[in-house]
Amino acid sequence: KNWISFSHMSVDRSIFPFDSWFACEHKALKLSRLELNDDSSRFPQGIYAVRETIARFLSIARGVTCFPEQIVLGGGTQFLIYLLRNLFPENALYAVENPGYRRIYELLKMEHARLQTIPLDRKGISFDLLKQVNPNVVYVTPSHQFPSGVVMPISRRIQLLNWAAQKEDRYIIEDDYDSEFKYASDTIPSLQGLDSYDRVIYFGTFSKSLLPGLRISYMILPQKLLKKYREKCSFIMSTSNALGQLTLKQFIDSGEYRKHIKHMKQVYVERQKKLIGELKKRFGASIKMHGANAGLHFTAEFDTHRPVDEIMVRAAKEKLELYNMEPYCLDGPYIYQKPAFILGFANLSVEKIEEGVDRLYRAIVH
Ligand SMILES: Cc1ncc(COP(=O)(O)O)c(/C=N/[C@@H](CCC(=O)O)COc2ccccc2)c1O
Repeated sequence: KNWISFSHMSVDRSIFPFDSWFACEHKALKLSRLELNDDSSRFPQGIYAVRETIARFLSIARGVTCFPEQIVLGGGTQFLIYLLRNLFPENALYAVENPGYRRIYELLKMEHARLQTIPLDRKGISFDLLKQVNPNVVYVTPSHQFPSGVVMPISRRIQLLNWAAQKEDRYIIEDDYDSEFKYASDTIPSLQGLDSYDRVIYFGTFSKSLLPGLRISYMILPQKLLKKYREKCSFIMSTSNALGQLTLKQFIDSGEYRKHIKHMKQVYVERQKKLIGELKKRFGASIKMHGANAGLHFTAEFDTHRPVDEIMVRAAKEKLELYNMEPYCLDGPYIYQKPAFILGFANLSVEKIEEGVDRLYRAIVH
């Protein structure tokens, strides 16, 4: 039997519009012969015309207000965080959510940044604990907290923004990852769009809405940090390849991107509904699901005495690709009372859902 994947890290290539992508690439090559070989394409912040398109798209889709000059394109969120760190004082204190995105946590640790994790409550990062830790820079994923799936309500967003505005050297990194896929609540405006004190550094990526291999991510710097960036980092050349940037521009400008997101949403909503239905049918009251209001995964805790590691072994035997929460508990101890798993459906066709839940049942209950 073939593997079935509950992975939250892969995208379903079968729904990626390769034909229209290639048509945009062809058009980009034809139109942009100039940008491709003059040194503007190595421009540190990415090609200006591409940044114009992204700024326009973000103002409509996310209520983000920025000029193209404030956007820095890069080959991945981690590289941009690495660059950003050079704009803050060496001894700045960073805070990240726990459970949270290990790749940023490990990057900051590798850079010997002063680093503190902050637990979540049901509205996202705990505000009381944030005030206690009192960091200079706090990294949050408000659209669909990674990995728990909590959508940060407006009330918590306002609290964070007011907190950041109280002191000069406070910043919020808003990683708006997963913002394209909202199912329950209508789109909540980005922190960046609500921010009137220039305290939010907005991060976005095309890894989930297009392809992770594309490596086109971006950050939007508030004016003060943009000035510092230009003083300190303008010798660093762009890490995001020009052809990918120019193809992306065509893909967005032609309306293909908006069409693709709409199609992906329909496909994912159907899969998510079917998956949740099957899980409720099989596990009944012994499963508790969280974070299904958005994104391409949600989390589930199971009422079982079987330890996580044993479930992982049994899942592998069932050829079920399954991820638990352990890698995202950043400070070490497993912070879930019961075995908890990330259930992704981006790479799980509707036909395979019933069999997938069957295998999960055999891994956890049998
Ligand atoms: C919180 C968060 N912020 C940003 C990113 C994107 O980083 P970038 O690609 O460098 O811009 C990820 C990627 N998360 C990765 C999974 C989690 C992990 O890495 O363990 C990739 O996620 C997916 C990619 C495609 C389809 C579905 C999921 C992030 O989880």
